[in-house]
Amino acid sequence: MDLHVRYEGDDDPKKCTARRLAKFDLVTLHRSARATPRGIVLDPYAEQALSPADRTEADALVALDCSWETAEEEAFRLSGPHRALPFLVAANPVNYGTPFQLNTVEAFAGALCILGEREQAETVLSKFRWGHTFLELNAEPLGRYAAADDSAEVVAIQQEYLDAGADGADGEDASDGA
Ligand SMILES: C[S@@+](CC[C@H](N)C(=O)[O-])C[C@H]1O[C@@H](n2cnc3c(N)ncnc32)[C@H](O)[C@@H]1O
Repeated sequence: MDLHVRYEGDDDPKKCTARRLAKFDLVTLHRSARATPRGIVLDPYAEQALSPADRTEADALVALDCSWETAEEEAFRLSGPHRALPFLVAANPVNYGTPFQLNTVEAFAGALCILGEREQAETVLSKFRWGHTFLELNAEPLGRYAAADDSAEVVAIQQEYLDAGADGADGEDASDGA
């Protein structure tokens, strides 16, 4: 699957995962929205969650590489169906353990796994020291999302993880108070 990045260039270039992927010819960077080809846009603000049913939507994935500070809804004006990634946890050293807030390579890898392109996910992650940790941390949800039929099923699976997290937090409160 082709991987495209609308590259904003407002993040630390040394830590930018999209630039590193481009160095290995694994993604193509584009400096404007107009120059960015149509594809499934990985957009945390999208109403619909990515699911295996999106395989027929496009043969390209598009991410917006920018700082999280500038990653506002308007910044995602890119052509193609917009999809949010379901509950997955970041494994990179900057945001380790944070759900939903993935960096660009993690977002591509998560999407590729859900769309049945596991080998390509492993290839992009292999360029990062901590890359394999992303697949280890998210092994169970990624397997379940990839086996789902559609977005509604993905959202139902995601809800189980969110509920389990909320129960865990309640549990901690109770023991703190004991
Ligand atoms: C905000 S940028 C941050 C990039 C980071 N500076 C890097 O070096 O990789 C991460 C991009 O990954 C995609 N992404 C991250 N989390 C996502 C989610 N939960 N749903 C959809 N796309 C997501 C979006 O395209 C988002 O703009």
